[in-house]
Amino acid sequence: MSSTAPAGPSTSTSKQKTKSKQRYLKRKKERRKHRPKTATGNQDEQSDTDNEETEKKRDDVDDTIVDQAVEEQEPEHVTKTPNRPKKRPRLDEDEDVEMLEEENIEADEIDVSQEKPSTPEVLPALPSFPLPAHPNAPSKSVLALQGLDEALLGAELVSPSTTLSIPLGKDDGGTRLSERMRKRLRDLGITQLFAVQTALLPFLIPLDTSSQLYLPYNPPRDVCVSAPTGSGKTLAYALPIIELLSTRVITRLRALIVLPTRDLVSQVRETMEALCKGTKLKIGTATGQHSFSHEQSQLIQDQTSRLKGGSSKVDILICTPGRLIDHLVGTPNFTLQHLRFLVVDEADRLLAQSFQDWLTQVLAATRFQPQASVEDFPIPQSNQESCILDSHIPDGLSPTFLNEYSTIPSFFTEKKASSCQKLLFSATLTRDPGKISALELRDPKYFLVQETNKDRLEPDAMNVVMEKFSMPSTLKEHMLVCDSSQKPLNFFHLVHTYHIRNALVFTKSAESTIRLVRLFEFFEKEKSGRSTSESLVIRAYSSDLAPQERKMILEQFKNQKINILVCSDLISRGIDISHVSHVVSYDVPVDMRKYVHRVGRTARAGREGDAWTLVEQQEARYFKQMLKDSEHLERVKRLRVSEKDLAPLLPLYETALNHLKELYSRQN
Ligand SMILES: Nc1ncnc2c1ncn2[C@@H]1O[C@H](COP(=O)(O)OP(=O)(O)OP(=O)(O)O)[C@@H](O)[C@H]1O
Repeated sequence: MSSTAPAGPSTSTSKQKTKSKQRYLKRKKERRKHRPKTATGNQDEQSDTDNEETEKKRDDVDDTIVDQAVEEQEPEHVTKTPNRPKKRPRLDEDEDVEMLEEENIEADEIDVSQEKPSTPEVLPALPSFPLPAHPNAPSKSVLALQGLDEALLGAELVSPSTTLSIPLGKDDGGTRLSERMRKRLRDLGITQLFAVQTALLPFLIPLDTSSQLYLPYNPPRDVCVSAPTGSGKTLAYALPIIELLSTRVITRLRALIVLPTRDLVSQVRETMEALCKGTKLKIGTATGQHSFSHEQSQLIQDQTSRLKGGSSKVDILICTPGRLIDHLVGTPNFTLQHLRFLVVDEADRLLAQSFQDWLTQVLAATRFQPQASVEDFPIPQSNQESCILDSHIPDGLSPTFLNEYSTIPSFFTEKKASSCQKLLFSATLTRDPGKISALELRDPKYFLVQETNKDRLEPDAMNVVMEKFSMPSTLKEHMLVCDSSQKPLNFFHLVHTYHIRNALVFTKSAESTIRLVRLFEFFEKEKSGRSTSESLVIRAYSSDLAPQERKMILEQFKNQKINILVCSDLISRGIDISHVSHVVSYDVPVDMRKYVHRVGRTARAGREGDAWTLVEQQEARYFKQMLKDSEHLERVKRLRVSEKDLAPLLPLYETALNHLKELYSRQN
């Protein structure tokens, strides 16, 4: 080491016993001298020694602290400026306080010794308390779980790849399906159960299906199901309903299936009818498509008497909520007291629909209401003369209601629960605890069809809670970001490059639908005029069309007489058209739920399918964020189309645009 090397702490210690330190030691000595002695006598001698030793040790520590502090504060070469507050190096909390005391003493003393009254007094630095900090915010997932139904956390997870083969013969192969039903399914080309069905059938169909229609002492648990689009949810409820109701003797309204649109009602009716073939079960619908009196005559057997137990021509009613309320309020002998099943399909959509507070009314109708009198039900004018006023006869009451009518008090009269089992289904099940609680679910059991992520610590229900919806594995998703003025051209390019023949195209409004259809028709006309290729058939499907016209267009699309069907979100939910190979979101969907249902019109029942979203440049950020929030961004691949790709179609497109402009200017 050279002599110029800085002196280490051990060598400099003695030098650093500066004036202030000496003063400190002196004061400390005095403090010790004046400290009162508390301990007395022999016994206390030891403790005195102890005290002294402890005191000594403390002083040694004090000395070290002071030494260190002095060392840090008063390096040899720095002249001390007494009144300037210094930036102190960080010490332990105790050291910090001690040092401050020392600093104050020193400052006072030096001030006096220097006697410079003209110097403005600078207050010593305040103790540096830690800055206020926010408490650790709860994670998004913790927040999402708050107030959530416990049942959702204990949901049963079903892997989407689970299947169960449907055997013929005596052995049901664990499907719980009767021989008749298994044969029927085979006839319809269904040879195995899909994941959601493998879970639901054993839960809903008991081993012995007899005497399962009334369960007043052992009421069934309600069920909530979240499963991807096209995964077979309809059969998951249709099969148990038919199997259980097939044992009935008298026709009563025992199953009510509520759906959001007329189109879905007809679709589910078709499925139900196909499965009920060979049973005595009768199916009815109520959608408002026919006159009210026509519907009444289809649903009610006896409209002339007032029957407390009601009268029904159908075992299963499939309906929209609006028309259901109409019948509940205005159809004599229409009762829900015998319900064994209440299905709410597309549950999140229906629960968001507050039409006439339909859910509260339906739930109330399944329970006994003492104030409700059959006289409240109007008897149609035409039937009034022949009407028999037999309101005292508790005819055909359900056992639960019969109990309430009993006039003989008995110790043995037990309260009977309603046997109605609620079944909720959706590909985007609601996470809203408020909405779920409105359903008054009884000990609900959740089934979630989704892949397990073993790396995740969060509960499986988290996907539902955080709206991370499960998608069909056979679906390929793409997005194409383009300039808004080039969007139609990009769409035409995709249609012709990928030879699309069966596509559903979603737009944001009926007006947008019509404009796109017209432009495409002009484009196709130009194209076929210049080449030998056959032009594609494109049609609009909107709520503006009459019901009959809509039905016809849907049929033509199903029969592939129409290649491209353009619509708004009217048929984005539930519609099942197996051959749809492509779904195009011509306008971006407004939220993730809409996206899930739109793209779910393809890649159904294990088939392959493609979904494209055309995104205008200014929408790209929003759209990507929406996908990111649902942890879905990486599944949507970017599709790139260059100017060069579009160039061959550009002249046709420009001509088509001119035709459209002419058409609109003529109309205005
Ligand atoms: N086990 C099965 N084997 C073969 N096909 C089936 C089976 N179960 C259902 N399908 C068919 O799968 C298609 C989709 O079924 P379904 O309409 O019930 O789907 P979903 O889950 O209700 O879809 P979404 O959520 O879009 O309404 C239908 O064509 C149906 O006939």
